[in-house]
Amino acid sequence: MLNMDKKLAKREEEGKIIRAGIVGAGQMGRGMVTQMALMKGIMPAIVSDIKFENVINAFHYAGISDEDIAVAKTLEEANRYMEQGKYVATENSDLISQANLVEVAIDVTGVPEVGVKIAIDAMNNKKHVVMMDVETDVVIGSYLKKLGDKNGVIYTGSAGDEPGAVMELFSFARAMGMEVVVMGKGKNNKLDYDCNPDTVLEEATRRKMSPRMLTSFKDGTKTMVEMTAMSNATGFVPDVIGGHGPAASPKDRCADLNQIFRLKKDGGILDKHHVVEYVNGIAPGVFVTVTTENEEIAYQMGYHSMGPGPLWTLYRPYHLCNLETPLTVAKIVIDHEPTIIPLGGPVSECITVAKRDLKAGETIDGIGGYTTYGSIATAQETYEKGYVVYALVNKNTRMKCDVKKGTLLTLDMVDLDTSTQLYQVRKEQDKMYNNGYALK
Ligand SMILES: NC(=O)C1=CN([C@@H]2O[C@H](COP(=O)(O)OP(=O)(O)OC[C@H]3O[C@@H](n4cnc5c(N)ncnc54)[C@H](O)[C@@H]3O)[C@@H](O)[C@H]2O)C=CC1
Ligand SMILES: N[C@@H](CC=O)C(=O)O
Repeated sequence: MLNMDKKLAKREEEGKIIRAGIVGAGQMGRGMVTQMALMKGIMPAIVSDIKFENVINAFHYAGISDEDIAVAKTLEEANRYMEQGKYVATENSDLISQANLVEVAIDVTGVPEVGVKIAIDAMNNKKHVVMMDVETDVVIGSYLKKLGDKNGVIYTGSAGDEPGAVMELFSFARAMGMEVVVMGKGKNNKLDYDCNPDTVLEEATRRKMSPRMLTSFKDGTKTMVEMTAMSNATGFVPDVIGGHGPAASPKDRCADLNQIFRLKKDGGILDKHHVVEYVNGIAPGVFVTVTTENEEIAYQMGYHSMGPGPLWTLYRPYHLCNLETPLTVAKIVIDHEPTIIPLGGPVSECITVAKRDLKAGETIDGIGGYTTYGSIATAQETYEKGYVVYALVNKNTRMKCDVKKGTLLTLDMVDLDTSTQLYQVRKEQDKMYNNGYALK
């Protein structure tokens, strides 16, 4: 993001304010609105939420007064108010994809069945798209990237959340000619595979967050989703299904990771390198572990206090999630560059695990719910075994047989809801890459 402060200040001076449209003013959306309102050269010009009061609260938290906020119900109103320089509040997310002055649409709902529509409509209307909703990205990101290319706009994941934050380190290391062998993130929210929105309710209320979202963090789903996004953007894969999830000490994290991420034959935990991982004890940071075959560089790394090698870890001790997302918006409009995008077809998939024993005939639920959680597997093993791509599981999904807690669900075990746009787009994506995944 070098020089982005100057570039944004210049846009402000020239009156070329970047107008962003935001869908979802929940915990992340509202912080994003505030951060963007405080920045130069960019504004949260139109914000939508099905809970309308969330939009008004978001503008108020940002210090925007009622006289500068206009409520739009129609596209004509949204266009008119935006031309007047108002902050536009709406319940109708279609206006974000359609309003003339929106340059970049940001999905911050975390709901794949919502994200698919926002992204497709916005790009078909020649808006760039930032998918903070990484849950959507990992199921149809390859399709969306191609749709962006077709429309001459940029589709990208967001800076600030772990996948975008670690891509900065990945790109930094590779630009210097280093070999990255592991990329990953610290595990926030201690793992609790059995949790559900009821068991986390007190904590979620205290932390002012959605119980479903917190459930998806604690049961590991979000971490698996994030590793899948990293994998799809780099070609790195999980070493084993679900990753190893080792622990490192907060104090000696880099030194610990330099040992842990050796190959098994060298005393570490890994069967191979070029993998994605998560680590307990080092949150909220992200890291890449690098190596070199060159003895002089190995000596120089030691001299620069990075340790004796042959592995060294570059660690970023923070990721500011939503607060960094506006930088992705700026990077798209000013530098015409994405933050994190799938390389091509999926490299890994987020797959479905039974959270408890499930019975034939019962309906189950998806992300952040009561009956399932996500894991990560390579795309190849997902298609070979027929593992169920997690975001396709919704509350209309029915079990066709009994399974035990911990089972990796396969397509023959469930009746998926085939009526959703998400399901249909995912089928299109599988066709694009001819990967043999057997959706009906
Ligand atoms: N909460 C956190 O700590 C973090 C969340 N994220 C990601 O940010 C995204 C949002 O997460 P949160 O803000 O925590 O969720 P949230 O549940 O607090 O907010 C989502 C908002 O989207 C709104 N929404 C749902 N459907 C909609 C629709 N059709 N049209 C308009 N608005 C709609 C909801 O009413 C809600 O206000 C997710 O993708 C999540 O993974 C990323 C990093 C950290
Ligand atoms: N990445 C977090 C959740 C927020 O994004 C986690 O690992 O729990």
